[in-house]
Amino acid sequence: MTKASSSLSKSTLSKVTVADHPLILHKLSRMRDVETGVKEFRELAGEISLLLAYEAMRDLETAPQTLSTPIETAEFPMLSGKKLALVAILRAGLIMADAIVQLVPAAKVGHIGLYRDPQTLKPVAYYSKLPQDIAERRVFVTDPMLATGGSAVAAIQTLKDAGAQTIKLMTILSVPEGITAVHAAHPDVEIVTAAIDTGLNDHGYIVPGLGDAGDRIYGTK
Ligand SMILES: O=P(O)(O)OC[C@H]1O[C@H](OP(=O)(O)OP(=O)(O)O)[C@H](O)[C@@H]1O
Ligand SMILES: O=c1cc[nH]c(=O)[nH]1
Ligand SMILES: [Mg+2]
Repeated sequence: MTKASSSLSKSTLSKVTVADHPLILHKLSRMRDVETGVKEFRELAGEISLLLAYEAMRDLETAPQTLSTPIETAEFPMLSGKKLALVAILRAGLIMADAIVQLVPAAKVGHIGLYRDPQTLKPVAYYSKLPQDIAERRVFVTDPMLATGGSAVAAIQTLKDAGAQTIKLMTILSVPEGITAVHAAHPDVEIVTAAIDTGLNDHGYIVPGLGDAGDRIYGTK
């Protein structure tokens, strides 16, 4: 357990998976580096998203299906169970959903537009477009940054109001404050993250963090 995650309760930690694979950690360190430019930052965010999806989707159901290889006919596992939906929290979550949809091309993709007011740090909603059958799908919410947790809590509430029942949150960087806020509001939601950082600075930025993910992905600062 890291110093940061030791502040989380046992029940909260039971809902969090830290995918601290060496490949993910190396790529995340490259993302943190202030010298890393837009092109590489985007590529790294996409690559980490694929690796996080490997972990987040570990418990997808499979069922045996009869198939013939060139050698013989036998039963082989194929994905079964609920269909999938990826829901990106705009803007930054888009880069993650765009990468993950390569792995699960039949997934439907929803978008929830939220930005964090820089003064109050509260999320401001500006857009929502979700698959109509979201209630029947396993939903993976993507956002690289879980800071105060306000944006994730609001996005998950939007999904629940639309009928979603099975929701996982995928983030690249988290802090105990955000994890605690999500768990308090939505104790059923599992979180898969690459790292749990120390905390937040006075402006609500993750420390040590990687800066403003949206700005670094889209080059807007
Ligand atoms: O946990 P919170 O304190 O709510 O902060 C995290 C949110 O902040 C960032 O979005 P931002 O508001 O910068 O919008 P953007 O993606 O459009 O840049 C980030 O992508 C999260 O959505
Ligand atoms: O550190 C942070 C916190 C919120 N949003 C970001 O993009 N970065
Ligand atoms: Mg931003």
